[in-house]
Amino acid sequence: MRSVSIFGATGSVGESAYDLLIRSGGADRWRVVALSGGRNIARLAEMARTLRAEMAVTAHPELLGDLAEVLGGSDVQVSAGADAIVAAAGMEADWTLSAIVGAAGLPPGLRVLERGGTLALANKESLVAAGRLVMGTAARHGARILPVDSEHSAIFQALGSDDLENVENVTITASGGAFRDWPLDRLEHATVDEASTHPNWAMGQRITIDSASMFNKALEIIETHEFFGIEADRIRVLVHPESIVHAMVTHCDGGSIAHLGAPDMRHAIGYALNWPDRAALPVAKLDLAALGTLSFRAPDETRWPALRLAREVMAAGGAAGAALNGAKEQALDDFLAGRIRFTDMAHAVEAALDDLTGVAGFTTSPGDLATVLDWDQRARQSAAAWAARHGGR
Ligand SMILES: NC(=O)C1=CN([C@@H]2O[C@H](COP(=O)(O)OP(=O)(O)OC[C@H]3O[C@@H](n4cnc5c(N)ncnc54)[C@H](OP(=O)(O)O)[C@@H]3O)[C@@H](O)[C@H]2O)C=CC1
Ligand SMILES: CC(=O)[C@@H](O)[C@H](O)COP(=O)(O)O
Ligand SMILES: [Mn+2]
Repeated sequence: MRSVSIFGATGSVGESAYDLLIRSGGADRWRVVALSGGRNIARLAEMARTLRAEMAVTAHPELLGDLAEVLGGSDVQVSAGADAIVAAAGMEADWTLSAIVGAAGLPPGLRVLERGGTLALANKESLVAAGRLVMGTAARHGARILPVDSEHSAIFQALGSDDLENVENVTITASGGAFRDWPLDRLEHATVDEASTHPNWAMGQRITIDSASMFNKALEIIETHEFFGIEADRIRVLVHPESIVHAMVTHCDGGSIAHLGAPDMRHAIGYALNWPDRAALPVAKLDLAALGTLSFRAPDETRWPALRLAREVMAAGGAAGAALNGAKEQALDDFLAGRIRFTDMAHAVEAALDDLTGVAGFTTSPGDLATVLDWDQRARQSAAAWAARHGGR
């Protein structure tokens, strides 16, 4: 029986993974080692009971009593807190899904790699904040990372066993998010509700807003660079409103291999779960005749300054990825709390990067988790300070 763990089980990606496990035999087919969640205790408990998980962990120590109560009478062990999540990640499992949102996903992901496990990685923030550390840890411990972000799963599938040397460039697509066609002067007045609607994908609120600001694609450019080891100038972004083509690999001979599929994360998760085999998945098959037209256009960096920031961060290297991610998470918190406007998020992130550029150590890639988290904190403070100065305008 294969054993699996899911970190971030109660989220959008976690729910998709749960659905795949249930549809493919549930507890009779899979030995579920650990499931983690945050505030959604009722759902975490329900999943743990149904899948007969060995361990259920909430990120919030004050909710441990609630979790223990709901799981009373079951064999599921319970624990709580960030350290407990890392401890659960240290429990042997054949396959572990990293689907916590934000930099909080980094420590458990690293723990899986340190035990030489297979990490199916949805948490792109890990690679943005700590690409060198994550990839180095995997290499040192003989661990495997399988990409789950849809574009990166698509590149992985399109590449197959091809040699990167023969690849001229890779293209990741962007839907353009909620404000793709809004007049530019309306953007600054965009509300949280308006930014929280995605044209094609059903996802958690944070990544949905990141899609609207294009910070999601900014993170994904860096994720591509760190995971595949492709130079920044060989990574392209194409706006593709239909979200059917997820990525494309263009070879030196002029041929391009694109990956197409319905916008449903169960494909990328299921691909990673079954890798290196393929299995039937409950995903709608494409009907290109019915779709008729697929459209593409170049991204506009005036509308989406996040794309420029990603390029600057890759050029800077060192701790710039950790700073970008930390500042972006803080700016998103500030937007969600109504402290800054939608368009201010990019200003706050840029200000944080400017503040930290030139600080001793910034040009060095963080070699350990503590250093990553230190730059993450500094960037959050800097972005928060920008919001305090400029918010409420
Ligand atoms: N959603 C998607 O389709 C895609 C997502 N991704 C990436 O996957 C990750 C998850 O995204 P998504 O599923 O949308 O996110 P959600 O917000 O839907 O879910 C996040 C999960 O993480 C838990 N969580 C939140 N904060 C913490 C914390 N501080 N510590 C531990 N656990 C926490 C939540 O618990 P609870 O809800 O119980 O509070 C929930 O289980 C992100 O990195 C995202 O960028 C990548 C590609 C596609
Ligand atoms: C499903 C997935 O991988 C998301 O990251 C998706 O790419 C978001 O859509 P955008 O193209 O709008 O960023
Ligand atoms: Mn993606």
